[in-house]
Amino acid sequence: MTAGTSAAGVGVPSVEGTQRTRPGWAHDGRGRAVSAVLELTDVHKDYGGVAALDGLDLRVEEGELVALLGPNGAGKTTTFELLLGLGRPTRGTVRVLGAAPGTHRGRVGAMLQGAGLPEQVTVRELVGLVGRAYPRAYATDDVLDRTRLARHAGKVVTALSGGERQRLLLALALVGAPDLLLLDEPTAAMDVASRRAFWERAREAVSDGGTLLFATHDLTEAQGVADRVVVVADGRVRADATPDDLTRHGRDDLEQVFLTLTQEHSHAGPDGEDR
Ligand SMILES: Nc1ncnc2c1ncn2[C@@H]1O[C@H](COP(=O)(O)OP(=O)(O)OP(=O)(O)O)[C@@H](O)[C@H]1O
Repeated sequence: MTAGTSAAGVGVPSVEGTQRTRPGWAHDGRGRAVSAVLELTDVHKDYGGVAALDGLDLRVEEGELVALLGPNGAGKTTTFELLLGLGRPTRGTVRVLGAAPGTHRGRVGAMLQGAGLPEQVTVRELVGLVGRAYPRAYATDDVLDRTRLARHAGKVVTALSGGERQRLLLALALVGAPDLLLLDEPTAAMDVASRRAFWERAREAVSDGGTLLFATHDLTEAQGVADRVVVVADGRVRADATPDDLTRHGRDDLEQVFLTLTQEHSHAGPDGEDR
């Protein structure tokens, strides 16, 4: 399926000559790959005496939108770092798009917490510059339109508000037409309307077979956006289910389910302070 053709109805920018299907992978009857887009198997990551990940297992298939939930220090950012090849597991295996992390950089778009940006370039210059680093990139103006940044295109990065800056980070993650989008707490600084618009953009971007893994502390956001919610605490998966199954079809409150699953594993005491 060509991203440009399939995207026409949902307004995703066109990109010529690209295929979402992956040669050499098993495909189902509709030409979709059935191999995992990402897979972590019994992954451990130690930092000195701290076990950031302690036997984490996670598999995400093509086209899935998966939310990673967990208390502070659960291991979410560490998971993203390993998936991006920014660190290596102490033990266990990590595969992304069928290969070692970092092998297919051009097919993975990411937004990391606290990502730095050059300050004195304009929004348009930066999106164009990053796009040129990818083998198949969307047109800069298309990406600016889709992330509602067109009217800020001539501003330098330092002139952006917090929410606009977040949208710029999303634009940079999207411009390379990624098959896999990894977003670590992408909406943390956004107001309600910006969050809603952000998720519309992100969902559009993966609507033609792309895959999305995102971390959030906002349970409503996880419930509204994700097909599947993975709850992590102390470096392990504590639950992995659809939002509907986790809440027993709405009979339970997701916040209470989350607290029950994570409380005994949280680094924070009842008052929210680190122990
Ligand atoms: N470079 C590092 N050196 C030492 N410890 C680290 C390092 N990176 C992470 N850790 C520790 O690993 C654990 C997991 O951290 P991580 O950042 O993955 O958690 P998180 O789930 O993303 O948390 P948050 O929700 O607060 O962002 C924490 O205890 C953290 O202090």
